[in-house]
Amino acid sequence: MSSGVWAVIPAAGRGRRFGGELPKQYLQVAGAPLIAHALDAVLSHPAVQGAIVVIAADDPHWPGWTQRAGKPVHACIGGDERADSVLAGLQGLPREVAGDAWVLVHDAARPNLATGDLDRLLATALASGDGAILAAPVRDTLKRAGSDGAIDRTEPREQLWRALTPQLFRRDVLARALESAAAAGVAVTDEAMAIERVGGNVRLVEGREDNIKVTTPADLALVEFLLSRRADAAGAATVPKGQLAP
Ligand SMILES: Nc1ccn([C@@H]2O[C@H](COP(=O)(O)OP(=O)(O)OP(=O)(O)O)[C@@H](O)[C@H]2O)c(=O)n1
Ligand SMILES: C[C@](O)(CO)[C@H](O)COP(=O)(O)O
Repeated sequence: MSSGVWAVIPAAGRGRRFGGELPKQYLQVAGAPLIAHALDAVLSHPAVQGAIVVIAADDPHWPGWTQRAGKPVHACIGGDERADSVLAGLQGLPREVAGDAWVLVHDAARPNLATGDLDRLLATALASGDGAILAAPVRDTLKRAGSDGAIDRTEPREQLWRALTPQLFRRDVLARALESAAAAGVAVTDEAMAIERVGGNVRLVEGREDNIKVTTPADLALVEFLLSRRADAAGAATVPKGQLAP
């Protein structure tokens, strides 16, 4: 029976808000497609045993990876909505992955996940037994728009957080919650919403604000900078002391 954590990587989106022909998860940034950065960020963690990538039925761009970072990579077909794709990924995990195994869901469009954040997410869930998500406290003042496009009112921002990914839950608990939401016709935009809906407890783990989801072209320049800086830092770290990087 598999005891490690498995990753479900939803990557079946069309990138409509981003635009362009190539789905954003395949855009090359800092020498690799966004999906590769996201996949490697989770697979490089010692607690993560493997991943299943959820792709669109007609996706001609999927490279067909069967392993990365020395770990198994599976693939399956997603659905019309992100929640459908996540459920397909849970159902497509290898048979040996137990029903009570911890599974993390991480967007292919979030390439800049920090190892330390993943460490703390895993530690929080394993210590509490509850599901947990990375999230960032809201730092801006929030306005609710009126029907005329002007400000209707300012929303109190205390206790408000922006949900990020990964989101970590036990496989069967999450699958049942997603199936319940779908059966009720409730559109859930993240895994935690499905769990909340059925009364589950979900811990908030503060994550880095630079764990951004590439959604529009404006996000790309920032992600390019972040990933290039990360690659430089990794390169510098592998140069023996006293020598200059090539
Ligand atoms: N039916 C879907 C929709 C989205 N996703 C994935 O969920 C993640 C977050 O979704 P989002 O940023 O909304 O991506 P898209 O749906 O591609 O973007 P858009 O809504 O602009 O089309 C992405 O990695 C995307 O590939 C998915 O697996 N299946
Ligand atoms: C899951 C998520 O990334 C958490 O913020 C977000 O809900 C995805 O939303 P999207 O519209 O599917 O990108």
